[in-house]
Amino acid sequence: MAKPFSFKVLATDGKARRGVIDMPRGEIRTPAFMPVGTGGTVKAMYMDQVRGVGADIILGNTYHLMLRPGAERVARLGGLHEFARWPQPILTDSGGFQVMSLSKLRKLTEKGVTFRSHIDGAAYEMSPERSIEIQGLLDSDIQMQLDECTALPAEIKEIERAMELSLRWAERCKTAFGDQPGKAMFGIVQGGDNAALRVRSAQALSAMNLKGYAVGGLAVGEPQAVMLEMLDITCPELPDDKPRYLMGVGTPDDILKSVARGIDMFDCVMPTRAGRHGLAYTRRGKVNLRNARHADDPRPLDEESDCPAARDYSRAYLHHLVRSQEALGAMLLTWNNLSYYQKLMQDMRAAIEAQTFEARGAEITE
Ligand SMILES: CC1(C)O[C@@H]2[C@@H](CO[C@@]3(CNc4nc5cc6c(=O)[nH]c(N)nc6cc5[nH]4)OC(C)(C)O[C@@H]23)O1
Repeated sequence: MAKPFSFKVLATDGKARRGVIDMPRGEIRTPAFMPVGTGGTVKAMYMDQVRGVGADIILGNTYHLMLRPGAERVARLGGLHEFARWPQPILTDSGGFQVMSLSKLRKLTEKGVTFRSHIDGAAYEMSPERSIEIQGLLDSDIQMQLDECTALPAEIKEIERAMELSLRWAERCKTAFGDQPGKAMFGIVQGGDNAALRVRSAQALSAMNLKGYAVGGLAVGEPQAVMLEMLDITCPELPDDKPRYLMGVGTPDDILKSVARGIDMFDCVMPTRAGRHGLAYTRRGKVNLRNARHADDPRPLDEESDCPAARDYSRAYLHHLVRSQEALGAMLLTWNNLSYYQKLMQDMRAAIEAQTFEARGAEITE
């Protein structure tokens, strides 16, 4: 029988947790950052480089992959791990959020959401059952429930309606997912910026005894203070012995402050998207390589980094590549940025183990 899904908390420092998720395809050291691999690729990266910077798991998107190349096609070709040559765990988002943020002509009912593809306008239907079916066809290791994320600001009645619908959809996803020992289906807490609704959502999902819990409905443009306040309210209502995943987050500072509130898993397009736009994350802050002041600078981004992209190339060369829109510019900066994010996660894991996380706080991101 496949090794079952298990999560262990190895150390804590305040509300911060150092843990490990054990799955048949490998372990996930938490706090963990998941590089975004929306269409089955972490843009501008080879998968062995993604592994090389220390990522244990990547994120894929049901919405994008069902539209192109199609979930049944990926299944026929052996599943997403085989297709993309990534043998470690994959978490897939369920598609609801992407439908609402990307597609046009969508209609949401109790049954699910119907929408037209943003690629070719073809009509699709996505129900909780179909989302879990697609994630199964992709052979996803951690599958997300189908939910409805409310755009903020919103009327409390609207937030409540979407939160309650998402709870009913969580039950249907749990039923559709069934019992798959080596895999997991996570519920997603909704409730917008309303404390009472967040508590109701978290308590109802906790009662479903799922294998993990995501906090959704955030990183949608709200101030960081609102996001953190929702974590202060939500995390205590979730079981301590299950992983907590904050969707779509975030900057290094967002991640540090969210780990301090008990979050274990993150995903964000920032490091990869920034890399494609000429932006480098370094221990001394962000560097915009488009800026002419780098044209003659022989120094690397970070001579102490163990990532070749940060250590072996001059800023002048990176500036040249970015200005010339050379593919290698996006490749090297994405490599640097993902390495920076994984080093940040590694430093936080070590600080929690050493009980210096609370004390050191912000300096970790420098
Ligand atoms: C931060 C940054 C740079 O990330 C970009 C852009 C806008 O924010 C992002 C990231 N924020 C984000 N919040 C989410 C909430 C949910 C949710 O409630 N449910 C489900 N199933 N999936 C979710 C995925 C989420 N991603 O959302 C899109 C629109 C995917 O682009 C991302 O700003």
